[in-house]
Order: sequence, then structure tokens, then C-alpha cells
Amino acid sequence: MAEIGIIGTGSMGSMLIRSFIRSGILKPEEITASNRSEEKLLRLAEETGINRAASNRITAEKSGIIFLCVLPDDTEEVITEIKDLITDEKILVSVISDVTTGKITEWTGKTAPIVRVIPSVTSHRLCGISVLSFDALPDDKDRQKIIRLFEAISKPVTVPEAEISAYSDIASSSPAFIAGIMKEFSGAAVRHYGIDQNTADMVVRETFIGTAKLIEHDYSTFESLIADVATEGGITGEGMRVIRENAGELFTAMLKETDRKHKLVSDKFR
Ligand SMILES: NC(=O)C1=CN([C@@H]2O[C@H](COP(=O)(O)OP(=O)(O)OC[C@H]3O[C@@H](n4cnc5c(N)ncnc54)[C@H](O)[C@@H]3O)[C@@H](O)[C@H]2O)C=CC1
Ligand SMILES: O=C(O)[C@@H]1CCC=N1
Repeated sequence: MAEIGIIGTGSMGSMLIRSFIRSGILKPEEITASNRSEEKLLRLAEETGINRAASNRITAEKSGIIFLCVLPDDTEEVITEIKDLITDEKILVSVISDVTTGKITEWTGKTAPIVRVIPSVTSHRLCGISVLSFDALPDDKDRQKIIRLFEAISKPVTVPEAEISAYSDIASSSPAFIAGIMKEFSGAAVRHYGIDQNTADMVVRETFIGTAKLIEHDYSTFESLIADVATEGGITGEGMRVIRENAGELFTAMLKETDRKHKLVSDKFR
């Protein structure tokens, strides 16, 4: 495996570093990272044992696979800084939402191999989904290298670049949405029944964990789990009816908003 470079060690960059090491797919000495704020990088390097680079140029120079883990608005500056070091032998992996490979190619000024990846915080636990798009990485051996990395920390799903934002919503934004739903569910129970907030939060949390385990091990469809809980003529069916009647509309409204934001950002970086 080529040396890995990580530019930007915020939430995603640091998650990738910790998870690649925890999974055993990379050794700390195979990773070099740089970040705008020195202090954050220093603490991460001390914790993990990775190589700390004093500049993005050093990271790019040392690495065969360069991960771009900065915000969309910082991407052009980073690419401008390193573009003369990007060669056909190196693979650029962008985890940046809504910045197209077309725009990255324009900024690099060359057709270097680029992969777009949307990771997820679930990879902290070496599970969940990473969404991969190889529209700008034709070489199969290079594709396999990237897939191997993400197989170690998640279940990789490959999609066309045109669909990456849709999958980003249901894979990568999803842990926040699911936590948000649990918070609202617990809050509604507290308001309606007047029960204790902390106890309600704990009950919803533990039930969610149990449900995730059932879905992982025992139920191959959502419907079969629902059918086992919803006793004929019983209570759960009444709640399920309200979910069926309203949740579709709620999620459609939510996805309209995320889609609007994806388009707003990607129009800026088309
Ligand atoms: N947080 C998430 O769950 C996900 C985030 N993403 C994408 O990943 C990218 C990073 O997101 P986060 O890690 O959440 O953001 P973040 O704000 O936590 O991290 C960004 C990091 O980039 C560094 N940075 C900024 N300019 C730099 C420069 N010129 N050189 C070196 N480092 C620089 C910052 O110091 C910071 O540590 C974003 O583009 C986001 O769209 C994609 C999927 C999931
Ligand atoms: O909220 C965001 O912009 C990023 C993209 C997917 C998850 N977090």
C-alpha cells in the first residue's frame, strides 16, 4: 500500500486516521498529515503516532494517495498549493461534499486520478457505509486499493458521481438524522406523558441499540421486524399508521432541503 497523506485533520480527517490504524489496514508510520491549525495536528500525532508534516506540500510529496479532508471553501487554496506535486502516479481522494471531480481537475490543471468518497462517522466503530465514486479513476488496480482501505473501516458502496449526494444523505448525514429522530421521539414522550427526560432518553437509546442489533442479525427486512412487534389489533399498529401517513412527507421535505443545499454548493464548484 502506498503512503497515505491526509490534508485536513478535522472531524473526517482524524476519523479516517484513527479508523485506518484501529482496523490494522495501515500502520501509523504509513500516514502523513497536515492541518491548518498546528495544535490539533500535534495532539493527533502524539495520540496516534502518525507523521506530522509542516505543510500540505510535504504531505502531498510523501504520499501516493492524498486525501483532501477540508471544507469546500478551502479546497481551491489547498489544490493550488500542491498541484505541481500531483502526478498520474498519485491518487487524489476527495471526501469533500459537492465539489465535483470536474472542478478538482480544473484546479489541478491536469487529469490526475481522482476518487470521491463520502465517509461516515460510523467508521469510528469500523461499520456503516462509505460512498465511493470512481468516475474519474479508470484504473481497476487503483480502484481496488481504495476499496481495500474503505472495506477495512466500513461497507463501501460504489455509485456514479451524479448520485453521490443522494447517498451522502442516507449514509453520511444519516447518523445525525437518526440521532435527531431519537431526540424528538424521546422529547415527545416527555411532553405527552410527563415522564422523566433522562429516563426517556436512556430507554429510547437502549431500544435503538437493541433494534440495530436485531436488524443486523435477525431481520432481513424492516417490514418483518414491524410485523413481529405490531400485535394484531394492538397498540403499535396505531402508531405505525401515523408513521405511514406522515413520515414519508417529513422525509421528503427534509431531502428537498438537503438537495437544495447540495445544489447550492455544487453550483459554486461546478
Ligand atoms: N463530518 C462528516 O460527517 C462528513 C464530512 N464530509 C466532508 O469532509 C470535509 C471535512 O469535513 P469535517 O472534517 O467535518 O470538517 P472540519 O471543519 O472538522 O475539518 C476541516 C479541517 O480542515 C483544516 N483546514 C482548513 N484549511 C486548511 C488548509 N488550507 N490546509 C490544511 N488544513 C486545512 C481545518 O483546520 C480543519 O481541521 C468537508 O468538505 C465535508 O463536506 C464528508 C462526509 C461526512
Ligand atoms: O453536513 C455535511 O455537510 C457533511 C456531509 C455529509 C455529512 N456531513
